[in-house]
Amino acid sequence: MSEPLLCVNNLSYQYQANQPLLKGISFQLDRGEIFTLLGPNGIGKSTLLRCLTNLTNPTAGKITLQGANLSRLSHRQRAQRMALVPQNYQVNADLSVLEYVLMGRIPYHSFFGGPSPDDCQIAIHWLQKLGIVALKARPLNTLSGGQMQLVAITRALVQNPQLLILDEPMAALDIRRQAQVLGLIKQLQASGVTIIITSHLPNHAFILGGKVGLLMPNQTWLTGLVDKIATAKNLQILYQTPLKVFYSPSLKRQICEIDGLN
Ligand SMILES: Nc1ncnc2c1ncn2[C@@H]1O[C@H](COP(=O)(O)OP(=O)(O)OP(=O)(O)O)[C@@H](O)[C@H]1O
Repeated sequence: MSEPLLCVNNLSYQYQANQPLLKGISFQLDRGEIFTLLGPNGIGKSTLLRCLTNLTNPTAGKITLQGANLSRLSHRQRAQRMALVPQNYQVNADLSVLEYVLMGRIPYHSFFGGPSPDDCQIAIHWLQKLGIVALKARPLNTLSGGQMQLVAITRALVQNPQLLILDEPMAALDIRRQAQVLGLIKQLQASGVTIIITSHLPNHAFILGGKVGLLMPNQTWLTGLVDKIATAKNLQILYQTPLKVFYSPSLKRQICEIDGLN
């Protein structure tokens, strides 16, 4: 058996002493798997993603990427293997969209090198794929929230990651753009990219399939196949809200809806 792409073993994290936020997080992902991380506001989803990208050091536990200890890889090695689309971007307003997207190619540059014609081609390819190539000359600070979200996804894709980590990538997108990004995630999965995504919509997990991780109250961690773990009972405990989960024969998947508002 080949080793998993990502292995997270008994990870814990706390910002303040004696105030554990994440506890006992374990899961592993192979090439081409999708993992949706669900949990209420403030439970620690973004913090876990920061640990998975080495931006934050876990208080305990171990993360390996292709068998190598994540914290021992160089910044460049990590950036050639994984890309993060963060929830909040701090952007340099002087950059154009294309210049910003091209920054995703920096892990492949030689020490003094700038973007090559190949880098530009890769950037244009993904801008076209995301349907935003018309924005390429626009200064970043003139973009709408949804446009900026698509640009941030594009920048991560030009990094050509084996592991793509997306923190609420559809929070600012209209339903057509959500469908586009969900479709793109499935295409990337089919080409062998492993994807970790957070969302506030359990339906995104049902659409994407694969595995889920639920950051439950009291630092309880549940993980496994989406249809087994994202049950009405677990999701109601997760969100402390009456919910229904039912199978839609026409959509051929589970649906989650708020219950009791009629
Ligand atoms: N730098 C920090 N110092 C102290 N506490 C922090 C810091 N960053 C985040 N927190 C706290 O840690 C908790 C988890 O935050 P995090 O952003 O990981 O949650 P989240 O699940 O991603 O939330 P949301 O769904 O609202 O984006 C929150 O209570 C947050 O206030």
